[in-house]
Amino acid sequence: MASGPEPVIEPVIETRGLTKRYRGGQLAVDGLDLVVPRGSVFGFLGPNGSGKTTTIRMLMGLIEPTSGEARVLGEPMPRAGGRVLPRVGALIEGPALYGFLSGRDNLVRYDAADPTADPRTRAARVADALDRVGLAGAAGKKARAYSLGMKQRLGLAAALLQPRELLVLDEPTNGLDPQGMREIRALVRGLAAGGTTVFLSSHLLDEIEQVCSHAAVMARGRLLTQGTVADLASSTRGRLAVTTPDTADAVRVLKEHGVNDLAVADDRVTGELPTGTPPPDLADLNAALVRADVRVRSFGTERVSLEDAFVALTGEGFDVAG
Ligand SMILES: Nc1ncnc2c1ncn2[C@@H]1O[C@H](COP(=O)(O)OP(=O)(O)OP(=O)(O)O)[C@@H](O)[C@H]1O
Repeated sequence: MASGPEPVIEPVIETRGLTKRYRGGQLAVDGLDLVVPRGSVFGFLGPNGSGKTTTIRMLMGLIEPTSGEARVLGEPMPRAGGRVLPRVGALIEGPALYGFLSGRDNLVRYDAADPTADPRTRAARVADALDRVGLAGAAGKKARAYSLGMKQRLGLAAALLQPRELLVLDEPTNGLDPQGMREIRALVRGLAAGGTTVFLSSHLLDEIEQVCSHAAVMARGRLLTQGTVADLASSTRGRLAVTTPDTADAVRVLKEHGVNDLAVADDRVTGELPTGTPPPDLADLNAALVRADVRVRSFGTERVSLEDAFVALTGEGFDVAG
């Protein structure tokens, strides 16, 4: 099949050397080069205090960078905020809600504050947004009676009143119970399936693995890595694991073939595959075991999680207590 060169699609978010030093001298974000592809669900991952919120506030034009550039939907921020922000839905640091108003009336207020929103179609827009976040049944309740998860969903509904190219969500599941987290994740997946690019920050690795196609990992204000979630996990190679009743022979053969850091637990032998280019062919290793009369019950590499990748990158655990 003949095909021309791939069209270059402009990233929805792109930063170069983005840096923020707060007045107190704290370097919160340090030379960030971030690229968020259109159509991705992009996880912005890092422990508490790693600079995620500061980055999001710069992207949304809420604070000025100390140096560097940020482009959102192809335009420079904060300069082009007036043109860019109407195309972006944002949920940052929890939604501002009026507790004495119903969920529906909170959205009516949000919609009325948007000069581009046609008042004649307001009721339909509000009903549709409530429906999309699963709050139609609770729309008449006062917002102060909402659970944290419902408040978070109402904030999302506000961001969804207008069609958006990009949604920016700062820790959207923070403080939610497991059911609330599942609901928000399902919502994010649905939005992404509808073509919206979603940029969400999180300090929860499994959350990123569950909903995101891409991720960037931050620590102490610096970007450690970014790419597809699959590539990030596979950049850290899993340990080789062999199950066999002949553990001693397996260890000997694997050692001869350059496998390091071998460990035996019951009938399971694990070890680090030798690094090198090209990497060793697992089929050859398996054949060597069989040739040496090692009876192999199972053979493969252990699954690597994003958490393993993070630990390998930083040399430290992923401290969520922060
Ligand atoms: N207004 C501010 N003035 C001074 N320092 C700040 C300010 N806001 C944040 N910081 C500091 O900048 C660093 C990065 O904070 P930031 O809130 O961006 O991190 P984060 O990854 O979003 O963490 P969290 O999830 O806890 O919000 C932290 O050391 C924080 O103490």
